[in-house]
Amino acid sequence: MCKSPLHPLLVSLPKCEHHLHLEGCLTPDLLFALSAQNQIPLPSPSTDPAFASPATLAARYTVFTSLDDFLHYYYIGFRVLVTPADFEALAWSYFLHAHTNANVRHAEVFFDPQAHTSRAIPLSTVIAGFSAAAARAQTELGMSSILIPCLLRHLPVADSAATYSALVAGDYFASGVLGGLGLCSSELAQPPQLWAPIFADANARGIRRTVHAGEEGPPAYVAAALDHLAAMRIDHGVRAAEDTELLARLAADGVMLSLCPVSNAALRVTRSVADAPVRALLAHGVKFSVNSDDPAYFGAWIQDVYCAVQDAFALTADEWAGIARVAVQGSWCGEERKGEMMRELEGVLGEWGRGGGV
Ligand SMILES: Nc1ncnc2[nH]cnc12
Ligand SMILES: [Zn+2]
Repeated sequence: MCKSPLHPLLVSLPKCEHHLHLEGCLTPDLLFALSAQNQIPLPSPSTDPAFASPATLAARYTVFTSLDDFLHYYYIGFRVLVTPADFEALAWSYFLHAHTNANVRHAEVFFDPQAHTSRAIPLSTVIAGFSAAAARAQTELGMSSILIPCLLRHLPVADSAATYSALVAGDYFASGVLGGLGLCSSELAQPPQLWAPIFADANARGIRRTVHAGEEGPPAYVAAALDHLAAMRIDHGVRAAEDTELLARLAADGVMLSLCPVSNAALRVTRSVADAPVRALLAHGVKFSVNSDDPAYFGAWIQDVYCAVQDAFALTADEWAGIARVAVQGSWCGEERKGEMMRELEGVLGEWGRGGGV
C-alpha cells in the first residue's frame, strides 16, 4: 500500500501487464513444495546456505547484485517444474493474484521454453499447463492473456533457432496458442542482431515481436532491437533514457516500453525506483506500461510496483489515467477487447472524478 491519496484509484484501475515471466512467479515456498513433491533436490545448503529454507532463500533474493546474479537463482527454480499440473498451478497462481490484488484485466506473459526442454521437459507439457491456466483465467476471472515464449540469450543462437522452429512446426503461433515472440536473459555482450534471422522469419509470419533491451545493455541495443529484430515493443528499455535521440525515435514511432522499476532497483540497474526514467519518458512522450517482471523474486507484484512508482514520483491522477490508457492501447489483444477495457477504464476514472478524486 502506498501513502498517496491516490492509492484507491491505483488499486481499482483496470490494468494490463505486459512484462511478467511466469517462471518469475515461483515463490520460495512453492519451490520447496514442488522440490519435495517431484523429488527434485535443490542445491545443498552446504554449497549455498541460501537453500537452507524458503526464508533464507527469500532473504538471499533481497540482495541480488546484477541480472546474472538473479538469473542464477531463477534458472535453478525451473528444475522443480515437471508436469503440466506444475505449470498450470504456477500460472494460475499469477492470474489469481493479479486479478484479486490489482484488477489486472489482461496479461501478456513470458515463459522460457529452452530452460525446460534442456531438462527433457517437452514443449507440449509446458504449453499445455500454461495454456490451461490461461483458459481458466478467461473463464473464471474474465481475464484475457497472451502467452509469449522468450528465446534465451545466454544459450547459443542455434539453440534459439531450433526452439523457434519447433514452436513453428508445432503450429503454436499459427493456431493462436502463442501470441508473440520474445528475447530475454543475460544481455551484456549479446547484441540483438545475432537473433536477426529468427526474428525476420517471425516478422514474415506475422508473429509479434518484443525484446528485452536496455536493461543492463547500452542504448545502442535498444536501437538494434528496433533496426535488426523489428521489435514492436521494448522490455525494460531503461537505458534508452541516456540517449535523447533514441527517446525521440521511440516517441515518434509509438514504441511502448514495458518498464519494471522495482525489478531494475532489485537488480542494481538503477539505484532505486526513484531513478527509473518515468519523468523523462513522460516529458519526451515515450509510451510505457508499469510491470512486475519476476514478482516472486523481487517481492513486488504489479500492485506493489504501481505503489512504489507513486511513492517515488507522486504522479497525478491524470498522469496515471494516461499510463493506464497507453497500457490498454499498447496491448496485443484484439480491438474489441481493447474497447471493452477502455470503457471499463473510463468508467473507473469517471467515478474517481465524480468522487472528487485528487
Ligand atoms: N529481468 C530480466 N531480464 C532478462 N531476462 C529475464 N528473465 C527473467 N527476468 C529477466
Ligand atoms: Zn523480463
